[in-house]
Amino acid sequence: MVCCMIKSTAGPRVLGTWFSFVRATTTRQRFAFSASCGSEKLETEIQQANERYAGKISIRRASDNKGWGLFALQRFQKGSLVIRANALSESSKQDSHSVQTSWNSHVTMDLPARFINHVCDEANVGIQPNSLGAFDFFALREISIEEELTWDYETSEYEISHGFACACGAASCRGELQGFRYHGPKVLETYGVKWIAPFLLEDREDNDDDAHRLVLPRP
Ligand SMILES: C[S@@+](CC[C@H](N)C(=O)[O-])C[C@H]1O[C@@H](n2cnc3c(N)ncnc32)[C@H](O)[C@@H]1O
Repeated sequence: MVCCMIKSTAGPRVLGTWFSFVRATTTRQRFAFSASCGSEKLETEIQQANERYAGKISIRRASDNKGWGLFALQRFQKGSLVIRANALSESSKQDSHSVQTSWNSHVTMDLPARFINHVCDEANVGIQPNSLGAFDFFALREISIEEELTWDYETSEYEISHGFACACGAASCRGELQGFRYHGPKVLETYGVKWIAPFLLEDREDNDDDAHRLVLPRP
């Protein structure tokens, strides 16, 4: 009806412009709608994780533009289990929020674990593989109330393809994260074999990676 009226009072050029406007507006609305659905889904996931870990851990905005981070709401003693993560999905490809669990698998963990930020030194949580296809996170030392939970990503990632400029602020900050392949000796020295993803301590199946063999601990 609107189109008919336009057609009768305006030429085909005006009609074309009208259709382009309608198409663009619809596309914009569709995009805005799906973006808001995505953020709503995340907000719900954050809220549910905060409820599950009420009194223990809180997901909040971290400092220095690091995005979300996890903060302790209670004291954790050295050696205690802080988070048991679940694998939500698995892929042969890495992304900014995946964690490497074997030479060929990168897992997306559930919240809150997925939001633990990285530090290059003195991480307060360390990983152990668990039966859920992800990792358990244990306190490497006593963690105080309000302290941010931090983990060293190079204890699980062999080669980091989505590197970021690290803002951990440690005196020995490695700058751009690259992975265990490049910083293995330093990471091993800092945390010890117990806190390194086990597959990183095994020889590679394809057996052609001398760089990796050099960082393997000697028996
Ligand atoms: C697994 S996510 C951690 C959660 C993330 N902060 C978020 O808001 O989604 C990893 C991403 O967090 C950010 N990040 C984690 N640790 C960081 C650090 N030490 N310095 C700067 N950015 C960091 C980087 O953008 C990185 O790609």
